[in-house]
Amino acid sequence: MSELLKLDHISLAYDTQNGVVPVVDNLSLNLEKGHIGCLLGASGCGKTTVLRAIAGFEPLRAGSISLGTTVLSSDNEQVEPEHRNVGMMFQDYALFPHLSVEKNIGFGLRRWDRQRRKQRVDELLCLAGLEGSGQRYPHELSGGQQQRVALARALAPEPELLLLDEPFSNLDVDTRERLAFEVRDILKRTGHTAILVTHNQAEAFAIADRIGVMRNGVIAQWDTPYGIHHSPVNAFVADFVKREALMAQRAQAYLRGEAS
Ligand SMILES: Nc1ncnc2c1ncn2[C@@H]1O[C@H](COP(=O)(O)OP(=O)(O)OP(=O)(O)O)[C@@H](O)[C@H]1O
Repeated sequence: MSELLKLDHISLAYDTQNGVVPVVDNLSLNLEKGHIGCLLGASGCGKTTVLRAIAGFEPLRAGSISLGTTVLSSDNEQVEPEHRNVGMMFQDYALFPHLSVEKNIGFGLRRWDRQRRKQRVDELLCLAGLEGSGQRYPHELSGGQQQRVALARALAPEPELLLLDEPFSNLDVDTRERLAFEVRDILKRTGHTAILVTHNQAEAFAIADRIGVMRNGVIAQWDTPYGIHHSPVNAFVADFVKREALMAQRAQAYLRGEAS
């Protein structure tokens, strides 16, 4: 497989009333075509800022971002978000409430001819397990179904890269885990490349081929889930993995009424 997304020593910062606040420092990663990468880390470590930079909403202070052979962002290049061929899916679904499922999915295909658009929408309804739901409205669907509509809408124009920002965090725990596996299955079946950000380790391990454990704007380790789990590169990654596993165990025990 070949490399699709390349973040090469990128730095990001925000201009605030108190001056420039650095957020991401000298971060690099490579993601192969067809792979799902995940940025995993505590709130505020800079995950969403990296995603926004890939989408073209944040300028780089240093480094470059390329997709295939195209440089998207660098010192002298800044491709507009709408020309990046990148799809996005957010935690709040962002579906249009007044449009049917079919129209939501076909929203980005308005320039396609009617027959091709209908064919693509039908294909996506089927892929997302929503056959027969095309005429329904978002409020008539469960959270998990709404999120599958959002995924279908993001995939409709066949983006080269899909960005998922905490896509499951508004769902209950069971739906969240099931949907993470379903989304992985859909992306693998269609061969899409994606980057997901989350602070939830179970989600990251359920969906990703590569995980980047982040801390204070830096990737501490970019590796396979197996590598992160079995060969953490430093004490921070080891503690992070252990702490989350311990918290999950405690939560399970609490739910079973075994702990206070
Ligand atoms: N528009 C902004 N202006 C100034 N600072 C910002 C802005 N957006 C984010 N930040 C700061 O940048 C840092 C990184 O934010 P970011 O949203 O990337 O973190 P995150 O890891 O995605 O967190 P979360 O999991 O809570 O979404 C935080 O300290 C945040 O307060």
